[in-house]
Amino acid sequence: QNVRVKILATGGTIAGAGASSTRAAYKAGELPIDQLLSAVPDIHKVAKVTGEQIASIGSQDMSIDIWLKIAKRINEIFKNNEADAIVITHGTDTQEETSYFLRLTVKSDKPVVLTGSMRPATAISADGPKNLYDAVVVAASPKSAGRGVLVSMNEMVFSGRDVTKSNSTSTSTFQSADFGPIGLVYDGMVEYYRKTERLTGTSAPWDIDKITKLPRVDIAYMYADAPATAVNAFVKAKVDGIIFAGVGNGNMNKANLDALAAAAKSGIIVCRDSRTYSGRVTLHDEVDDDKYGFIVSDDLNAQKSRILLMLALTVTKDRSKLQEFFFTY
Ligand SMILES: NC(=O)CC[C@H](N)C(=O)O
Repeated sequence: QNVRVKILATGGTIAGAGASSTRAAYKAGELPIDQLLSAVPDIHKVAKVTGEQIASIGSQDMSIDIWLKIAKRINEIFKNNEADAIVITHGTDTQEETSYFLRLTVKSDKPVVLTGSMRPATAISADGPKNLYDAVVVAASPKSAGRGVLVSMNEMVFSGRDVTKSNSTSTSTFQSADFGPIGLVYDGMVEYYRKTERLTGTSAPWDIDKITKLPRVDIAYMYADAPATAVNAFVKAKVDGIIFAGVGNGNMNKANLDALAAAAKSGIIVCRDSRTYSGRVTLHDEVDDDKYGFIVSDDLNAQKSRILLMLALTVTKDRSKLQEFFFTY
């Protein structure tokens, strides 16, 4: 095989080791990439696979600094023609954030595929080796090019844009509630069934290679009788943007509406999102967005909206332009 697949390892359960094969308790991120690869010798029949350790963390510790490092490294690998495709091993907790961040910042149509596992390497029926093998199959396939950054888990391929971790422990945790998987992996082959329309980093106006720091965007959450304490604390911390995970179609009570309206008036970008698991947040539904100066997230969940807003704020502070980004990416 002459397709060159570079694996960038960041840690997660796929690199997790537990005390025994039957106990779920373990520590994430311990095993180096070479050890993960040695569990799947057949992987070298699929492609010319090499590994590179970027981090060794549980993905709850993923940071903007590491995101910048991964995105810049990927752009460099493709620019220098060091590989034809990339697989990233990653903890599952924030994998959906990293997949969207990279979708928006990688400047190549070549395949970039994230994977991970729910069971540590030491467990019975560990899902890591199979997921790693499948991810290399996906990355090595010419069919995977031009689809944006992908997530390959549990024999399904998702767009890095709309995939989300839907279950705290199940091996079928990765889902896209509105759109489902875009492809399926089986028997060492991948087949695709749909494309994601939204734009990727290849046409984005921000240049991640020149960015060293991102604007600060935080997330507040709505629930019955929620006080505005969180929103007010973010305003006090001088954030650049607030994603508000409202109820239903991005709704909030009066306490939070007043606080968010004041935040927007002071120049903070306020984006209405939803704590629901699926669907869109639409302009001018129950909330008069023009009156309060809010924008809406469309179908992105709060953690993904935060990423788009951080990147978009590096190029503009204009509300209508920012809103347009949410309908484009
Ligand atoms: N299944 C997992 O990967 C979870 C382990 C850890 N919390 C992480 O996200 O890296």
